[in-house]
Amino acid sequence: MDSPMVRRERPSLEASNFINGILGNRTIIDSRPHMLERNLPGGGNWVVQKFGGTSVGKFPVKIADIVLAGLKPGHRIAVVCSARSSTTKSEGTTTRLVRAAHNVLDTHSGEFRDIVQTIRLDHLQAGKDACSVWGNNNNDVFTMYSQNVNAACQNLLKILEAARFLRAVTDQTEDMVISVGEKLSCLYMTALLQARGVQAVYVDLSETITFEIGKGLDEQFYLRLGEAIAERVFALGPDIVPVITGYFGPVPGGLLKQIGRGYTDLCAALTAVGLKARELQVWKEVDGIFTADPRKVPSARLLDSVTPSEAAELTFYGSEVIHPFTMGQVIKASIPICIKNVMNPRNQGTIILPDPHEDDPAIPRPGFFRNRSHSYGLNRYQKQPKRPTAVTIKRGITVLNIHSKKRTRAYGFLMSIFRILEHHHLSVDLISSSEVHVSMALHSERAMLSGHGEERMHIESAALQGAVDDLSQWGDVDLVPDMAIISLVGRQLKTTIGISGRFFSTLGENGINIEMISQGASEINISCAIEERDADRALNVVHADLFTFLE
Ligand SMILES: Nc1ncnc2c1ncn2[C@@H]1O[C@H](COP(=O)(O)OP(=O)(O)O)[C@@H](O)[C@H]1O
Ligand SMILES: N[C@@H](CC(=O)OP(=O)(O)O)C(=O)O
Repeated sequence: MDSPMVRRERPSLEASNFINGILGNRTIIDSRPHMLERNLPGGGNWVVQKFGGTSVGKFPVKIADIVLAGLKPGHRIAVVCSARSSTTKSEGTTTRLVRAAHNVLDTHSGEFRDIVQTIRLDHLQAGKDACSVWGNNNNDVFTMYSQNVNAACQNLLKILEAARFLRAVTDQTEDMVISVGEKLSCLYMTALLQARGVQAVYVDLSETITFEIGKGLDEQFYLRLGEAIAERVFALGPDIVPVITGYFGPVPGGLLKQIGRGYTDLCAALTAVGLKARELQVWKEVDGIFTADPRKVPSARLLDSVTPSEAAELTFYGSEVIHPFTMGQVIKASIPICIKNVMNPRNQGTIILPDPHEDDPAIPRPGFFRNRSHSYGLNRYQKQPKRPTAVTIKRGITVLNIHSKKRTRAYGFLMSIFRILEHHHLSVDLISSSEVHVSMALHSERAMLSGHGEERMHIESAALQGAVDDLSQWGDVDLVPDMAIISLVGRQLKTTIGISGRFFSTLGENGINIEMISQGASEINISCAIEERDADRALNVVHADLFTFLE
């Protein structure tokens, strides 16, 4: 990025405080010329609001209030929703759909039909409740909604029956099945907004990718997709609130495998870039990004802002606040991302913005040789309080150790190990190695995609067993299950001398055993593997010790 284009100030300025009350006292001042002279179809000045599945499931009325509050003259709102979850994501529509897709191959079970029926009735009931809240004038809205829900579920059953007949669930099939979650959710939110008098229009993106996908899901693909989404939205004309499916179409290799759960964040990001939005708002059930998971650490503090790389590290290592792929496109387009709480919309939330210091041309860029961690930061950052940004935990980790049998240099050692792990869909979260010994913290991607409970454990252990069998040719293999990764994340870590020592000694002093350590690959992350049963305690002691001591 050439220069920090967005800065935050208080008190607010009239011109830019675009949804007073909802945004609280945060003000986005955007000095880019194109921001002031927007000449986009439909009037421009867009804000993209993305709502997660549990928010749609639990707080639909609050969502409608938030959308309504954003609809001020000259401002446009685009809504992006993911599939409804009435309790938690692991019990939500997407998880059920993935289960249905896997179930069709089990010829002794017709569970997938029950799943479709449950999803259908669930959405019909939710729609009925929502429309009735605003009186009897909404019969037409509900009739149309229920017809659409029934048609979508009928189509879903056809896809699943066809897959059962063919005895194959391809990536394409899985994509088509999960797409129904976002379709139903957006039909629901469209009906609800219409019942509230909003000119909402349902926008199904499942057939938006009509262009050639050149070299896979690269920069070019995302840019073209963003433009295609924007074209669809602009075609709706002025004053319409598009309600866009967070599912954006089948992709080579399958959406879940290529992007993973949480893909609707990415869709919202692409929509924001395509529309040249002034802000992307990601609405959740938490006030923003905290110094630690607020549900586990009562003293955790809300962070005013984090950098895109901090947000990505935090998400990857367990604080699933925003999908890590979301940041790249949006930040490159200088669009701020704001994480906010549907239950507490007046709270200003957390804004994700690049660190202006990191964009300072006076700071030598790493280039081929990375700067020594402390070499430029100390003076420049002296005035900022020195502490990590957040501490996070990733559970469900297995540490795998391989002690090589070979006593000669084996150049292919690591390559072969990674190939075997890839074959078994095991991804490496941390690694530490010597020439003859490798320790890796792993989780099973396939198990993660497949939901929860026994099914997940079964897939996970099958993948691990397969990998251990294949790896045995390279050496003695042992597994340490039930582990967690605890990570300290922060842009200031690289300039805070002694922070690693403090992190590890805090764990040690509290009797928390460290199984393996990884530091250095990312300058803003120090991680280690500990026993999962110590996870909550570790979070709390690290938070208590490290988030105040250097102020
Ligand atoms: N550092 C963190 N800051 C905020 N939330 C965090 C953090 N670490 C973990 N979390 C958890 O991430 C979740 C994200 O919010 P939520 O809206 O509930 O998720 P989802 O959109 O997946 O349903 C919360 O349950 C929160 O407890
Ligand atoms: N519905 C999808 C996509 C998604 O983005 O979900 P959420 O926004 O609720 O994290 C999933 O469950 O993965």
